[in-house]
Amino acid sequence: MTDVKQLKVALLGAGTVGAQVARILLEDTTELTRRVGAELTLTGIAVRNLDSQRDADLPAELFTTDANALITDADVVIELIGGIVPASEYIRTALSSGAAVITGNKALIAQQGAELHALAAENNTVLAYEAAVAGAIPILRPISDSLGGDNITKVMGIVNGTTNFILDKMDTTGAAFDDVLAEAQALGYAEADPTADVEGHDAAAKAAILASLAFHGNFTFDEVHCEGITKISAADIAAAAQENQVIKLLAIVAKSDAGVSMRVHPTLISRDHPLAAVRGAYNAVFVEAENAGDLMFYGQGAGGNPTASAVMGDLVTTARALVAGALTAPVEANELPALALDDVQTSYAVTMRVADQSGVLAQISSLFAENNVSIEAMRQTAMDEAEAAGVQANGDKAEAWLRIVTHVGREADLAATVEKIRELAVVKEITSVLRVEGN
Ligand SMILES: NC(=O)C1=CN([C@@H]2O[C@H](COP(=O)(O)OP(=O)(O)OC[C@H]3O[C@@H](n4cnc5c(N)ncnc54)[C@H](O)[C@@H]3O)[C@@H](O)[C@H]2O)C=CC1
Ligand SMILES: N[C@@H](CC=O)C(=O)O
Ligand code: NA
Repeated sequence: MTDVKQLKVALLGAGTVGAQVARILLEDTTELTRRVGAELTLTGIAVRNLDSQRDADLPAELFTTDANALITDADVVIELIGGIVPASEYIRTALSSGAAVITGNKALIAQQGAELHALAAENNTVLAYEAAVAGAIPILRPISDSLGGDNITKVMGIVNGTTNFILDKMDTTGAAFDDVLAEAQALGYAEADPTADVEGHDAAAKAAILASLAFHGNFTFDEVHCEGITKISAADIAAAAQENQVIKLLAIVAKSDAGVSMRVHPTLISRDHPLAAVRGAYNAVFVEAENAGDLMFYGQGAGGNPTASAVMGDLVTTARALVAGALTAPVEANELPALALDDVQTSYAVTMRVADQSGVLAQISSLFAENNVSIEAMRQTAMDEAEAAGVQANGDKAEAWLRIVTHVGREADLAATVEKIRELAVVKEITSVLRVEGN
């Protein structure tokens, strides 16, 4: 190739993902040059500590602690340090100077995405973040581009590898929560602060990004209803198994005439549902579109190499656009409101310890009816039988274990029903309330 243009690439961060991006850039330079039509030159890697151990063997001379010097000289800045500060400042500096930005930082995009997109448009440059949602899975570009002419109505999926890894191991090996979390951290799946994973914040950030792109609006992390997996017990998992179900942390965003609902919570699904087969740190995302129908995307949702693949895809696409001088025009967002959780339609599985006496079921079922919630299934199990199945129980023969699954109803009605049941003297304890999908 003659007269090959050179594009200067600055990398911020050399952790789990950054180190693999640097490795691929250095190993595959010749092939990338051919694919892009320009030479991608890694000009430097900004880190906090020059002496830290890296996951890849990278030339020492590339490392610097002066991120700003790298940014101001770059055509493309890849931000992989994570967090809000200083990542936000670095990205703003880069976009303001006209550099394209690629990031995997869902926390930042879910908080400041609209402003950062506006800044990119003002400076006639690009902001890309395929790595931010579902790791290696190509999901953001398919939603924005391939389905850009369709009308997406719902996106639902497993978008956090760490929690799927934990729930899967708890289900299949009976391992304890803390041990499996430590394993997920060692494998590079978890966020720097794994609270973001287990409390559902990471999935909620991804839900806001998916909703913004699928429904052409501007939605933020704090508009997503978020429940994590920290309250899921071994007993919940055993109870689910008894019903041929598994518990998965799902992100569900849906559009109706009224607006957009966005939620993340542990969810019961049948073992026959395709999402039940998503194991380990794998992710899967279902998309429902008016004309395309149902689509499913599946792949590795976390880890250094899979996430680096998504970053490299953005880099190649961005570099090609820079070479062609053909950046995508900014899109005007619509004004769809974010809906309150109360208006969501879902179904519940409620499990409780109740007095084993006559009239109990009648009292409980009448509360469901009064609150406009229809019962789909009800199962009462003697305490010793429940205990034998690994389900939470206390062995008290005067009590029974009761599980009620409802038909789909309004979240506010379901929640009100549960509160009323809690007040009944015959109900000793509500041991879990889980939403159910795909019944
Ligand atoms: N690990 C994964 O599976 C995935 C991570 N991501 C996202 O990619 C980003 C990076 O994630 P990881 O590589 O896993 O994190 P990491 O914690 O392994 O790496 C971040 C690196 O950035 C460095 N750093 C932090 N502040 C810095 C600063 N001010 N200047 C220079 N370096 C700084 C840290 O020392 C660390 O080495 C995050 O936004 C994360 O949410 C996205 C998808 C998957
Ligand atoms: N911590 C995240 C990493 C990828 O986004 C996860 O576990 O999915
Ligand atoms: Na992705």
